Amino acid sequence: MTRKPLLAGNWKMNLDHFEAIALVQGLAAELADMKFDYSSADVVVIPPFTDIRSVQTVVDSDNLQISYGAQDVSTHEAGAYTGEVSATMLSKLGVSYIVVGHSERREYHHESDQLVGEKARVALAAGMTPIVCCGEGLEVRQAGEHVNHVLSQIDGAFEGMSAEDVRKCVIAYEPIWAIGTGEVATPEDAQEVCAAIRGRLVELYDQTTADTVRVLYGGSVKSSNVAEIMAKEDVDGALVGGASLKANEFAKIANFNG
Ligand SMILES: O=C(CO)COP(=O)(O)O
Repeated sequence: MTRKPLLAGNWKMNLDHFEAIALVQGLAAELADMKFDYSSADVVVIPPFTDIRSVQTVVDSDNLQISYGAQDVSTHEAGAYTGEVSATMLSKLGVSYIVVGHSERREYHHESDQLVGEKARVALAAGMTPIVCCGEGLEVRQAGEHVNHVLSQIDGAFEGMSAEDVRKCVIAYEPIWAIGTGEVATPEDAQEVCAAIRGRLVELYDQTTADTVRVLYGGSVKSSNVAEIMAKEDVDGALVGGASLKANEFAKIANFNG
């Protein structure tokens, strides 16, 4: 079973739409210079909502093979939900991926596993790929409970979802203590949890489902550490924060095999 690597840059709340255009053009140019083979990995940028239309314009007009995503989605279809953005609106802009349940949204917006699951379903229903995030905080890791913690997040987010739908999802394991701290998990730490997630998919669904779903690692990924993390059997890609804001650095991450 070969799963195509996925390297996704989560820009978080950074870059206005002009800066977004420059970064996407810069990324495409860097990848072209490296003679990057787009059949070797999926390259995705995940800008703030306000940048998406501009990113779409660059991708379409320059015929780029870079895909783009959104960092969140409303569970509602339309109506009186001030400040929310619907899946239909995003799909209309050519969005392919939607990050759901990032630890920053779980922490600052009190998102539960159940809500994360609902957002994943809404993304799927609109034809987009949810990137379902999970990951433990430092105390949980120190107590040795990280695998149990992450598996309970997976159980909660995927409750009631069919195998057919789960196969269309991506899962991102992002230990909170490794996000933005410069403290990257070891490749073995990443492998341990990514393998446990895949094992849970076998239990909840079946081997084919588990073999199909891409499981990413996220947390202080850089061009200098991506290759050793990607070498692990159950790690199928990376969700990159800070290092995705520089064209050359993110291009090197995408080209980890080059
Ligand atoms: O949260 C992350 C990506 O979603 C990881 O962020 P950093 O790569 O900046 O640690």
